[in-house]
Amino acid sequence: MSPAGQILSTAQMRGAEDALIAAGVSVEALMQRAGQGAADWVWRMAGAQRRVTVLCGPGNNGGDGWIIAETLRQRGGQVAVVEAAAPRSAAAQVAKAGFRGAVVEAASGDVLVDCLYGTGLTRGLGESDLALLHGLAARHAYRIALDVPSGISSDTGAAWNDGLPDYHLTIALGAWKPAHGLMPACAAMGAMRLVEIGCAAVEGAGRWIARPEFSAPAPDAHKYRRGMLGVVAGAMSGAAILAATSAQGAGAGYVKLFAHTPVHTPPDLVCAAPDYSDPRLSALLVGPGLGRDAQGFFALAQAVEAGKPLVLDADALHLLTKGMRATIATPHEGELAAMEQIFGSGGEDKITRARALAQASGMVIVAKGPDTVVAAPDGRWALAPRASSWLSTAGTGDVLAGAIASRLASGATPFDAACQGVWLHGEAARITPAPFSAGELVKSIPSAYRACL
Ligand SMILES: NC(=O)C1=CN([C@@H]2O[C@H](COP(=O)(O)OP(=O)(O)OC[C@H]3O[C@@H](n4cnc5c(N)ncnc54)[C@H](O)[C@@H]3O)[C@@H](O)[C@H]2O)[C@@H](O)CC1
Ligand SMILES: [K+]
Repeated sequence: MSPAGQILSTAQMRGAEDALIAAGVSVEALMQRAGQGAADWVWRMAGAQRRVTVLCGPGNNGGDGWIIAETLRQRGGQVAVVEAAAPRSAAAQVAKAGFRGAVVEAASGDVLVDCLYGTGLTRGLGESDLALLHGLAARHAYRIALDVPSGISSDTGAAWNDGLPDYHLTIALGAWKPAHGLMPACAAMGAMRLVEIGCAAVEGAGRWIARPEFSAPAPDAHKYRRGMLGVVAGAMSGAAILAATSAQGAGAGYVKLFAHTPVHTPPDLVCAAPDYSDPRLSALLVGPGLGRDAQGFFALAQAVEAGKPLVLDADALHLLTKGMRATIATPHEGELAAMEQIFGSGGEDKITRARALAQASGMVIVAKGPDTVVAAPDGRWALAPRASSWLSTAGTGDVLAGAIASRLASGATPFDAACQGVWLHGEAARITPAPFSAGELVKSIPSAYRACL
């Protein structure tokens, strides 16, 4: 895996930095790389015309701040530092000693660079830190967070304090951190940029879900070879039809709706009574519109019994029992909690929860929401890039489940199928004019797919 897309916990980041130091790079040199790289981004925003205030805290995040300030000053920028606390580490002290500009008590200006705390924050900001941060945030129209906004947990994305400022830009240093993709932290980060400092790929790191690469069907392709997906319809067939339509656009060659009572479907969607004996059937999706009654449970049990690669969503996740085997599950928050009850897993943050549930259930877990996490039973995990908030409308989960099931039917491995489906869904939302309904969103799935060819 390329180190560029990796997402590192605080402990992994320290390990990556230690490896660089062991290879002969000094802490001061690393801080110079981080600070100067970040200064480039600040300079793009501020140039020589806009007044920049850098808020420096006691740790190495503050150390980076001193370097940013000096770099801007040397380029002719208007910059002042507010020193919240004296630097504690030797590297940060060296960085401060190198600053030749003005240190002020309080400042107003155009751009605030928040270097109060980074990944080293272990508890909430104290009263004076909080007052300083709030005051400066209010007096600067444009706010930049260095590495992570001060006051949030880098590993979990939780806010240690209420009412923290929001930012227009966040500059990640060395690697992305879980908070860059987790709520509530990521919602207040604005645009996000990464400054590389030379970290190598770290084993066990997460990654961002990136655009998949698909190819056109082989010249001798036929519908079955491209993957045949069965979507099980239940009490509310509209949801299953939506999922099936999504699946048709996401690559499967043949999508069939399985319903116990005939359902009116679009002309290109075949509806048949459930029959899972066809060996050409490469995957099944059950859950959207299934209902949570005995009939729903029967349909779920039948689908599980078929022994095919199986995607579970919505009602199926409430009806699930511990012994049932499936390949991928796509729970939203409420369904995630229900599954945790069933499998006895849990955790502090969404990544930990998804990974624990994946391990306990043996399924790839797509913990969906504004911060979607995909986790595999073997420990791999990935975060979705921030998706459109217009997705918060009924039926979009059916579109997601259909896209994931389609990729699974097409032959992708479960983890890849989940990531590919998440990407297609996010891209479809990006290109669909907002506000949109799930019916409008699903029409963009083929265009999203085209972007991967
Ligand atoms: N270690 C390295 O080699 C590099 C570190 N970098 C920077 O270093 C940062 C991490 O540095 P640190 O580990 O020093 O962490 P911070 O800069 O976040 O500062 C942590 C310091 O604040 C104290 N502290 C923690 N929570 C506090 C609270 N609520 N109130 C008051 N004090 C509190 C800690 O005891 C520690 O002294 C990264 O975010 C990044 O900006 C970069 O310069 C790249 C290189
Ligand atoms: K910060």
